[in-house]
Amino acid sequence: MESLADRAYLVTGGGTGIGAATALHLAALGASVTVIGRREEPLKKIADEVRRQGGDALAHTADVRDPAAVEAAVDAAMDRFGRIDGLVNNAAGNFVTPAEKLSPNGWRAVVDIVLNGTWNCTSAVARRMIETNRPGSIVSVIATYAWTGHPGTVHSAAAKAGVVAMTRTLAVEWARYDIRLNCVAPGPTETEGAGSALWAEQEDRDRVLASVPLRRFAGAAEVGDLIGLLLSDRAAYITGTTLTADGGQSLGAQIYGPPLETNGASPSPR
Ligand SMILES: CCCCCCCCC/C=C/C(=O)SCCNC(=O)CCNC(=O)[C@H](O)C(C)(C)COP(=O)(O)OP(=O)(O)OC[C@H]1O[C@@H](n2cnc3c(N)ncnc32)[C@H](O)[C@@H]1OP(=O)(O)O
Ligand SMILES: NC(=O)C1=CN([C@@H]2O[C@H](COP(=O)(O)OP(=O)(O)OC[C@H]3O[C@@H](n4cnc5c(N)ncnc54)[C@H](OP(=O)(O)O)[C@@H]3O)[C@@H](O)[C@H]2O)C=CC1
Repeated sequence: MESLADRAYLVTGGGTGIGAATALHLAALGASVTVIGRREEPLKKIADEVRRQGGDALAHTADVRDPAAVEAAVDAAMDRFGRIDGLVNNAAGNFVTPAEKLSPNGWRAVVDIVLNGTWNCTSAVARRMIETNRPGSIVSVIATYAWTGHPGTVHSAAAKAGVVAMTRTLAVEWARYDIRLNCVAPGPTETEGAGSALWAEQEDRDRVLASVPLRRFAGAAEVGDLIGLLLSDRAAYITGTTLTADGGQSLGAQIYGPPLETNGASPSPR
């Protein structure tokens, strides 16, 4: 595993779930991390955990929907670590609702966090990279329904698709600054946020599991590991792409052969 010593990264939504796992993974590789989110408590918990493990972390509260708050968070990270090598756009909001019942404000809340929030953070960080003449890597966490679509999550699917288009556009536009942009598309991942927003009932969990050929949820740590890979120099020639890690979910269920229920896989995340 490559060392990321001396590097400094920002992770939005870094206090919980995939973001927290990513922050801890980056810190374990020697990087400094700034974790950003609305609630102070989970951010402080992760920053304390990083410090307990001998790393350095900054917890900064900001709503990614607010460009001024994002600017302040990026300035605080620059002041503290003197450089920014990468950003993980991980903050998101989501809930399942029939599209015809979605209110204008419900649409706005999710699209603002996922699409506008990603732009606010991406543009603020890239400007610092360009000003300081440093290469960088930006990874956005999306979902496979950005291209398959998914009934019940029209706001999130539309916003994540926008993030894919933003990533591809900027990968070309900012290649001259050696700034790489990629996406990671995890399948259903065992986190508290997704658990309560998307599969609160056992029946929903069973339905989600039945849609995944590998028959298990992803673990937040294994997604964090893939994000770390795209941030690192091992991925120095990868830009404008999406790395899918969904246990085969977006390929669809099989029709022929033995029933998938008997494929023997363990349902626990790795
Ligand atoms: C199973 C398949 C998986 C299978 C698919 C598997 C792949 C999953 C891929 C993606 C997974 C994820 O993103 S998981 C990430 C999950 N994490 C989170 O969602 C954490 C953050 N969430 C939030 O902050 C909130 O949930 C969110 C609503 C988005 C934003 O909060 P705010 O405080 O800004 O907004 P609020 O004021 O509470 O609400 C704004 C409006 O949204 C409406 N609203 C809020 N919750 C609502 C709900 N459940 N149903 C209808 N409408 C809702 C409110 O009524 C408001 O509209 P009005 O009443 O009209 O004013
Ligand atoms: N879990 C899954 O199955 C899948 C998840 N994903 C994606 O992975 C990412 C992480 O999701 P997951 O870890 O499951 O969920 P979580 O709910 O744990 O993470 C979401 C994080 O975003 C933060 N956040 C939400 N809104 C804002 C905001 N306006 N400003 C700043 N921070 C905000 C939250 O903190 P706070 O509330 O304190 O602000 C929270 O830490 C998301 O992009 C999600 O769409 C993709 C596919 C599958």
